[in-house]
Amino acid sequence: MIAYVINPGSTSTKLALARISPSPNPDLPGNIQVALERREVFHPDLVGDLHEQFARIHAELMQGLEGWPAPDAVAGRGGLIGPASAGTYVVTDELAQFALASPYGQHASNMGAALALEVATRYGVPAFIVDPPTVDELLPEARVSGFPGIERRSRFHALNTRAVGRRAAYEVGKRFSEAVVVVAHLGGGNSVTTFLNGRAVDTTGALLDEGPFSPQRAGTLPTSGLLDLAYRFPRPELERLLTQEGGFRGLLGTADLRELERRERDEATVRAIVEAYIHQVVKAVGAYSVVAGRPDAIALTGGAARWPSLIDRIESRLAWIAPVVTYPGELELEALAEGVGRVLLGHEQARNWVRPGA
Ligand SMILES: Nc1ncnc2c1ncn2[C@@H]1O[C@H](COP(=O)(O)OP(=O)(O)O)[C@@H](O)[C@H]1O
Ligand SMILES: CCCC(=O)OP(=O)(O)O
Repeated sequence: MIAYVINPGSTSTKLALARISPSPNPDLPGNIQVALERREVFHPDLVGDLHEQFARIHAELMQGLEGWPAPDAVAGRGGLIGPASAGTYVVTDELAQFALASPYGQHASNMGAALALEVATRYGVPAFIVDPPTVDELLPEARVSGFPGIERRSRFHALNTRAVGRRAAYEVGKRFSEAVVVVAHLGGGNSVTTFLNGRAVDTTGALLDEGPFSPQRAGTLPTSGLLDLAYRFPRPELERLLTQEGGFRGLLGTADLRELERRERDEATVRAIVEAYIHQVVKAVGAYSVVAGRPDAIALTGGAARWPSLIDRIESRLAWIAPVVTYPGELELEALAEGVGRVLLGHEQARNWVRPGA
C-alpha cells in the first residue's frame, strides 16, 4: 500500500513516499510497518499570509513528487483546526479552507490539509490529516488558568509526540494506551505533554502558550514583563516578536542550535543561556511528571535532541524520575503514514471533522 505523506514546515516541506504493510511483529507500536522514501522542498523565505504562499508551495511540492508511483492515499500534517480528538481525519474542502485561514493561529501546518487534498484529487484517492496540533484531551482542571475568561488551550506537537510516546511506552514494556509518558518536543517550537493511557491530559502548548523558551519562541514570560511589552507593541507585532524573535534568537542572535553547540565551549554568555534553557526544560518536564502519577517513561524529541551534550545534561537531571528515552528529530512523516495505515488496513475508523461551533 502506498501513501504520500506531506509535512509543511516554516523553512521546508518534508515529504515521503510511504510503503505501508501490516507489521510482521504484532507487538510493534501500531502493528504497522512503514518504509519511507524521503524528499524535501526548501522554502526558507516563507513569510506572510499562507493563502498567498499556498500556490507557490503547491507548485514546488508537485515537482517534489515527480517520478513516484501513484498513491492509494495522501496525508498532510494537520493544522490549527480547533479542538479535536486524536486520530486520522478525512480531508474535505471545508476542512482544507478552514485550516488555511484558521482563527486559531497562523502556522505552516495549516497548509497540510489543502496540500494533501490537492494531490489526492489529482490521483482520485482520499486525503487525510493525522493528530492535528489542536488535539484537545485536557483534564478539566488543566483548562483553568487563574483569570476569568482566559482558558488554557491544547495546541502542541500532537503528531510527533503521540508517535514518540507510543515508542517510548513500547521501550519500557508498556502499551501507550496503558502508560504514563511525558514527552518533551524540543524543536523550533517546544511543548511538554503528559500522556495518560494515550491521552494528552495536560500540555504546556507550543504557540503563544507556556513552557520553556525555544530557538525562536519566548515561552512562559513573567506577567509583568509581558504587560510592559503589550504597552510598547501592537498585538500583531508582539505576536511576531514572541514567536519568531524570542528564545535563543532574541537572547543570542541565532535560532540555530548547531551554531550554539560550536560556540558554547568558548563563550560564557552562550553557556549561561544554554544552561537557562536546560533549567527551563527540566523544570517543565518535572512539573508534567506529577500530573498523572510517576511516568513510566520520559521522552525527549525534536531537533534539539540531536545535540548530544545538551541531551546528556537534561537526561542526567531527569533520570531519577523515570527512564529517559530520546528520539532526535521528529517522527512526523512516520506518524502520518501510520495514521493512514491504521485506516486503510482497517485498524481504525477515519474521523469526520466538524467545523467548531457548527
Ligand atoms: N544536529 C543538530 N544539532 C543541534 N541542533 C540541531 C541539529 N539539527 C537541528 N538542530 C536544531 O533544532 C532546531 C529545529 O528543530 P526541528 O524540530 O527540526 O524544527 P521544527 O520545529 O521547525 O521542525 C533548530 O534550532 C536547529 O538548529
Ligand atoms: C502549533 C504547534 C506545533 C508547532 O509549534 O510546530 P513547530 O514547532 O514545528 O512550529
